[in-house]
Amino acid sequence: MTQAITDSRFFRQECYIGGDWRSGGETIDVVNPANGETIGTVPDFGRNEARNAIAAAAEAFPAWRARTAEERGKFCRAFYEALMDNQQILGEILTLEQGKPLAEAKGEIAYGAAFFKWFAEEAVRVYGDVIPSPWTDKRIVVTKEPVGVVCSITPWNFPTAMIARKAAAALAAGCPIIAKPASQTPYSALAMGVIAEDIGLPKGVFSVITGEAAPIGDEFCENPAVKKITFTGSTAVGEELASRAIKTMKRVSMELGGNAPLIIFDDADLDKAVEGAIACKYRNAGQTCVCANRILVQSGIYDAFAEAFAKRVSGLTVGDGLKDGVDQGPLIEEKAVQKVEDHIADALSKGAQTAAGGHRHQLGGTFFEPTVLTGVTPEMVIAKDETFGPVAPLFKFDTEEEAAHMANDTEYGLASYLYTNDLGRAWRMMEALEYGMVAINEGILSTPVAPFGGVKESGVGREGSKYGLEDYLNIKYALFGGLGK
Ligand SMILES: NC(=O)C1=CN([C@@H]2O[C@H](COP(=O)(O)OP(=O)(O)OC[C@H]3O[C@@H](n4cnc5c(N)ncnc54)[C@H](OP(=O)(O)O)[C@@H]3O)[C@@H](O)[C@H]2O)C=CC1
Ligand SMILES: O=C(O)CCCC(=O)O
Repeated sequence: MTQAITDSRFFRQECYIGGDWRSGGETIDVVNPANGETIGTVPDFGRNEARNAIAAAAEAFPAWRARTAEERGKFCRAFYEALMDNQQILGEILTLEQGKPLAEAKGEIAYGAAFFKWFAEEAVRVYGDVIPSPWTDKRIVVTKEPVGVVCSITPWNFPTAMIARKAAAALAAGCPIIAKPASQTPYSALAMGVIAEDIGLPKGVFSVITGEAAPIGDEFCENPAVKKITFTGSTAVGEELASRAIKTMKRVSMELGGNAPLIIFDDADLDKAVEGAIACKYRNAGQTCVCANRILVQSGIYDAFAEAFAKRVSGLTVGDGLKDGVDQGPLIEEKAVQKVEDHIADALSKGAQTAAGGHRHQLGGTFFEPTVLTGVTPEMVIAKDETFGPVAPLFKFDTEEEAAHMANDTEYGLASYLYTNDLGRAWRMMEALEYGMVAINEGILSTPVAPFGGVKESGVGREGSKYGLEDYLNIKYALFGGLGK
């Protein structure tokens, strides 16, 4: 099957810069996490090539912004259709390099495509304002303009969707964008370069550059032609990029780490809570910044939930994501498995128990058993650190106040979830949770039509929705004076 995927025209081992496919020099190996085999290589480009991509984007900007919003929307719509028309092969490329089950990978292609559809429709709704004037002979008008050249840096866990939700908004707003994907998963990004070429996006409007992160990031942050940096990834790298980008007052959007609580109250529907927790925790093997990192369960339902949840988790099938019937693929790399093992060992040494899994999977490599830990307490490392793996730690609480306190006891503030049938409690908790997103009686909250983003050290900015477009626009205030006769 691998051969058929790598023979596809969407599988490119060159970069798409300024409308040309470029290669040469050193290369980076890309590995299939399901078997450790090298899939292929991509260019190990650096500052020079990043500078070329930025120059091409800057050259393309005036004509791109000058197009009507409807024209730019048509390109976004064409991007959406091309992604959906090729969902199967794009999903296969994604699974091959990232590991997630093919059904999830195809779901990600549809999710990413939906951002292009949404922003195709939003492009024509970038309204300004007329502000009532305090003067009889002057008028105040507010218009919105594209910020300019955008550089994006994205992680390996959602190789298509993370680029899509940045690129769709940028293109709709009138900004050219350069995508630097994670080195572990460049092929999904390069496939988007093939689509950009197929749909006839003007040269330089959408480029993809692969290579060593630090020099490319340096050029993105320091080049004065770049007006915005948009990043999804670890908090450490995000903070570093933001602090450097601000030196030239670039706009930044930072979608960083999370430590999501999923809170289950005594009055919750047990079956729905179990299903929601499975979807929330084990999607992409727990390698998602909005995955439940801590499951807080009220004491009256704790044992019943733990038993039903552990039983369901034990039934999940682990394997190569390209095989049928697989629920959970491998972790991205050995370092990720070690982090999972460290979190489990620390919890067990401090009194937690294993209710399901707990070990490397018999398949070897980076496969890990879907795991449930009970008796977990706030002193354990897993309570503070993002595990980014298939481990569900179950904490116990008694009161609503205690749940809110435990949930907020973290420097992160991205996603949070709660299960209750008490409407008053749902509303009080929604207000009490210091998070950018709260899902009530649902385990998945992502959609292009809603604002995705965090507070505290989970970042700044929003992606998707009408708010996501604002992040790519500057406000201009115009005062029209001299109107008196
Ligand atoms: N919010 C989220 O969705 C994500 C959170 N994480 C969290 O981060 C942890 C580590 O994951 P990891 O993949 O290492 O995340 P990183 O933040 O290191 O990587 C994300 C992206 O940033 C790039 N990058 C890394 N260092 C620099 C730099 N100095 N300058 C510019 N770009 C840089 C990477 O490129 P390259 O691949 O070439 O190194 C990649 O494209 C995870 O365990 C998880 O906790 C990780 C991924 C996504
Ligand atoms: O940053 C991430 O981990 C990706 C979130 C996926 C989503 O949009 O739900």
